[in-house]
Amino acid sequence: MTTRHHSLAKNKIKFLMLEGVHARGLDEIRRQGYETIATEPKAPPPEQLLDMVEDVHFLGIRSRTQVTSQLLDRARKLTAIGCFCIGTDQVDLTEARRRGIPVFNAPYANTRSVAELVLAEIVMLLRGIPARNAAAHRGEWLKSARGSHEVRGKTLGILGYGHIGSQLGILAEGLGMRVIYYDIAAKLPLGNAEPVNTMSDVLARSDVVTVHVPDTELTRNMIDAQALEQMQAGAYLINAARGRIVDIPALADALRGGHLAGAAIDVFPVEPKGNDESFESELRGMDNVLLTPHIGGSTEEAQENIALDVATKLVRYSDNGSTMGAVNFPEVSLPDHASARRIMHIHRNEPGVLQAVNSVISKASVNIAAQYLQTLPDVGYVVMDLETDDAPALVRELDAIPATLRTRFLY
Ligand SMILES: NC(=O)c1ccc[n+]([C@@H]2O[C@H](COP(=O)([O-])OP(=O)(O)OC[C@H]3O[C@@H](n4cnc5c(N)ncnc54)[C@H](O)[C@@H]3O)[C@@H](O)[C@H]2O)c1
Ligand SMILES: O=C(O)CC[C@@H](O)C(=O)O
Repeated sequence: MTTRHHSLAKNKIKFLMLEGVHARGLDEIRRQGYETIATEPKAPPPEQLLDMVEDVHFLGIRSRTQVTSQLLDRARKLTAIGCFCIGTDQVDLTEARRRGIPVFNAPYANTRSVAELVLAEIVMLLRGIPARNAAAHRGEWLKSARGSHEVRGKTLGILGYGHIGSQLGILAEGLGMRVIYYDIAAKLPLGNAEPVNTMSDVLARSDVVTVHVPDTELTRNMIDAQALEQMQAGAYLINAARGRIVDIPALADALRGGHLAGAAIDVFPVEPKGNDESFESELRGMDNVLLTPHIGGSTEEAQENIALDVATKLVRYSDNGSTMGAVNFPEVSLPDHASARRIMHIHRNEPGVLQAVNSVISKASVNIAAQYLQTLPDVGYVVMDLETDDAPALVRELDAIPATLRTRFLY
């Protein structure tokens, strides 16, 4: 892999922001002195994107743009990626790290929006609103209490008790629901939520099961035919996490067969790339299913907060080198570098590499005002504040170290 340094004037640093990143993020980047910001309202087709990223330094995406190793190979100047959302499964995080590219996201900025939507869906499903609404649009009048229930006293089963799951649990308790959850990690139960030992316990005990896990190898098709069978007859399923977690044909069968009373699905294994593409799903046309176009986190409040959060992280990495909040990278929190030159060296974490870095500095008789280091098993990140007038010469020597992935310096 070739190495390069990115010690560029701000007006030469290029941002490409896709999928309609909120204007607040673009304003923030401009406010910090960056001028070259290209924007796209949607995720470009993969082939087109390969050409678009060639000279881009900072890439901003949401959930639809796939950042593959092929794209990373083409994006030879790419310095960091901002996911303007929570999920980062659309990015090959390991390949990005191996190329020295940190990936940032907004881990909490739309949590509340998702929790509020799911709470509303629980009420809607238990009252049979999706079917009654569809019937009324067809001119039918389904005035009946049959199959309609209060949520008070019902059991909500949460799979994945992270930021969204735990926030939702508190809101649901406010409506009088009993909350149980299953998580692979030990989590502090909030309110009266009860942790249970297995996913099967949640499936068997809940009136409503809601999924809030990330998309991982473990969670793909986690809700399959077998899991659906374990749910109580007449229960409801909600998925506002990721589309590949629920086996949609199996869910359609469970709904058609009447085992489940209804579902609310916000995310799908294949989603349209933009609002002008048609949405295909086996669930279309089912009156007892609430279908929403991946809008769990799509509120004005959330999009603005996300944009500011991720834009700030990208700018901070560019201006200061801080990787705090990176999801795939050694995290280094850095103070401002007042008078010294700051050199940032990203390397494969191999024996002897730090010694080689320090030897470059000591041979040049440069005083190190401060040094910061964090490593992951495969990649290390060292930041040095140096009292030197010739940072470019040092960068050239650091680039020559075989384990170097990339080096940049700041004035
Ligand atoms: N629909 C939307 O618009 C929308 C918006 C925001 C987030 N999301 C998605 O919601 C999901 C959850 O977000 P979050 O912020 O709560 O994430 P989080 O990381 O805070 O919580 C996820 C939880 O799932 C647990 N988990 C992981 N694998 C598990 C497994 N196999 N079984 C049980 N638990 C498991 C983790 O330990 C963690 O506690 C993510 O997939 C995210 O992409 C969707
Ligand atoms: O805005 C999006 O595209 C995705 C939102 C949501 O799924 C997330 O992961 O934050």
